[in-house]
Formats: sequence, C-alpha cells, structure tokens
Amino acid sequence: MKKLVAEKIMSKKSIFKSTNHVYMKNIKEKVVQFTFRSRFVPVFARYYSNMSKPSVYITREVNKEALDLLNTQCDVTFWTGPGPVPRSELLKNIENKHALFCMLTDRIDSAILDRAGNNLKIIATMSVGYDHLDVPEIKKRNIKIAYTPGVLTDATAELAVALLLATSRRLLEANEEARTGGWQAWSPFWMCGPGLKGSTVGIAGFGRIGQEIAKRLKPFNPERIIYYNRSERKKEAEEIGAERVNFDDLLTQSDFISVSLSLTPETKEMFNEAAFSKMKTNAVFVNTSRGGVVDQQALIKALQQKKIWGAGLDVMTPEPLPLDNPLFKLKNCVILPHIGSAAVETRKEMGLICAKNIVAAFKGDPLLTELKT
Ligand SMILES: O=C(O)[C@H](O)CO
Repeated sequence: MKKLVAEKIMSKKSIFKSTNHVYMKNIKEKVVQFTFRSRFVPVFARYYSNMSKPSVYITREVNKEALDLLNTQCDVTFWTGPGPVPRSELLKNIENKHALFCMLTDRIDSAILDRAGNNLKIIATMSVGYDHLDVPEIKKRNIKIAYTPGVLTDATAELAVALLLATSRRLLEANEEARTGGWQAWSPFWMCGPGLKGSTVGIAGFGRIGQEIAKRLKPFNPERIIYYNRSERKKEAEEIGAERVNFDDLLTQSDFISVSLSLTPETKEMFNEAAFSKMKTNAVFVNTSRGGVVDQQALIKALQQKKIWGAGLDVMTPEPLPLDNPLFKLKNCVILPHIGSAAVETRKEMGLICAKNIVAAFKGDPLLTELKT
C-alpha cells in the first residue's frame, strides 16, 4: 500500500514544499529529484535506503580533492584521456547523467543536452569563461550552470604581467639568441624593447582580472592606466588610479594593451584591422582572455607589417594553434598554450569548486558560484 502511494506520487513527479531533497529511484529506474514533507518520510524511507546515487560525468581526470568529495556522494565516471574527451565519447557517456563536470575544451550544445536527457540538473565548468556552453539552451532546460570565477583571478593576472614583460622585453627571443650563438657580445641596442615606466597602460575589460592586472602593473610606474569597460567601475578605478576611456582612446593612447574581456557576440573580433591600425606602432598587445576577441588574420598582418610592436598571446583561434600558423614564425609574437590559470593551487581550487557546486545542487542547496545571466 505504502509502495503504491509512493509510486503514484512519483509518477506524477509531484513536488511538495521543500524540507528535504533526496534522489530516489522511481519505478522506471529513472532518478528524479524529490521533495517531501516530513509526514511522507516513513513512506519513502525504504526507497531512500536503496536509491542510486546521482551520477556525474567528468570530461577529464581531475584533482584528488575534487574526486574524493564527489565520490562520497555520487557515482563518478570520467574520461581518462589522453587529451580532451572526444565528442563521440562525451555523447555516449553523458546519457542519463545527473551532472556534467566539464572543461573549456568541451562544447556543450543542444546535441549533448539532448543526449543527456531530463536527468541532467547541473553543468559545472572548470573555468571562468563559459563561451563553450550554449547558455540559453542550457537555461531553457532548467539546468544550472556553475563556473569558477574569483579563484583564478590572481593566477591569470600574474600570467598576463609575465606575458606582457616577456613580449616587451623579448625574453623568449633573447633566450633563443643566447642558446644558439646569437649572443656575440653585449651591445648597446641589441634586444631592446619598450619599458613600462612612463608609459600608458590600457586595460580592455576592467572586471576582476583586468583590475588585478592593473594593480600589478602599477608598481612599474606607468604614467597612466586607462581602461575600457562596458560599465564604469568608478570605485575600483579610483583605488587603482585608472581612468575610463572609450575604445578608440584606449587604442590610440595605449603603449600596452592587455585584454581581459569575456567573449560575447559584442566582443567577438573587437580587435580587428581597424582597431590595430589605430594603435601606436610601439604598442604591445597582450591577450589572456579568449582568442575570439581578436581577428587573428588582422593581428598577423599588423605584426608582419610592424603596425604594432609585438603581441603576447595566451589564447588564440583555434587552440591548440596549428604549428604552421604564421604567428609561430613571427619573432615579435610570444605564444603560450592557454596557461592563464595554471598555478597548481588555483587549478586544484577550481576542481574543488566544481565538485562542491555539484554536491550543493544534489542537496538542493544554493550553488557556491552559479552563473546567472
Ligand atoms: O576561462 C578560464 O577559466 C581560463 O581561460 C582558464 O585559464
């Protein structure tokens, strides 16, 4: 009798006022999130005791801390590599899962969501960028999205500064010369590059990461720090001593431009031929956000024709950049393999945050870092 009541209620997927959330196996072997009042507890207790754990698919092998946490509460399967999970594997493994723990290398679109089916309740991406997710489609299906803002800000800002200096002071080129016999003698103007002191530093995208880049560049004594951002960041800018300018002024006035914009339809290929042609010929262009904000052909042309001084790129299109790409042939271009957040502790924290978000979603708790758009 009690079982019949339970089945009836579950088949209707009735939702009662929220006091507890548990995952229960229904008669069709589908797991549904179920909320019940305490008076139903005795009825459901025996189902709860033999219910299956929610299932999580992780598209890479992640850190132990994250795995350990998930393993206490969920059935976890993951792609063991090498490299990113192939699309065919992802399609196969996502079927009926309750959570997806993915990377910025995984394109999550309606084909993946269709294959996942109705069980999928949360997607946690181990990244602050989410341009690889079809957000409207995910939201339409009432699937929550968690991401990892904040925790990677310092690591990414640090890398942006390292890349800026490596580009302006020609570190890789100089190292290559030293190793290959190009270093004949100390020479007054050999391997020189523009210095930061007295310069104008331009920050495109003055969010958390852009602000931290500005703070780290300030002790190098630039004369001005200017920023371009959709909205004004008055208080933060005042603290740093940065002034807001429009995009054209950022291009024409900056000696260094550091990009930390997220990739959106508005920012896509914002740095195009027209933009590069407005920059100073001594300008150093650094991008640690997404390759898509740059028209890469226009950048190649600007570097080849020395319309700008140099570029430091941690991100590009596509990734990995094919070895025959003209950017690799340019001495005035430093290329890194998207390692902005690759500080050990940061990456561990990113993994753990994803795991915590997934666990929170299954408990019915608010997510730690939900993407709300
Ligand atoms: O989006 C992100 O998290 C970064 O690009 C990773 O480095």
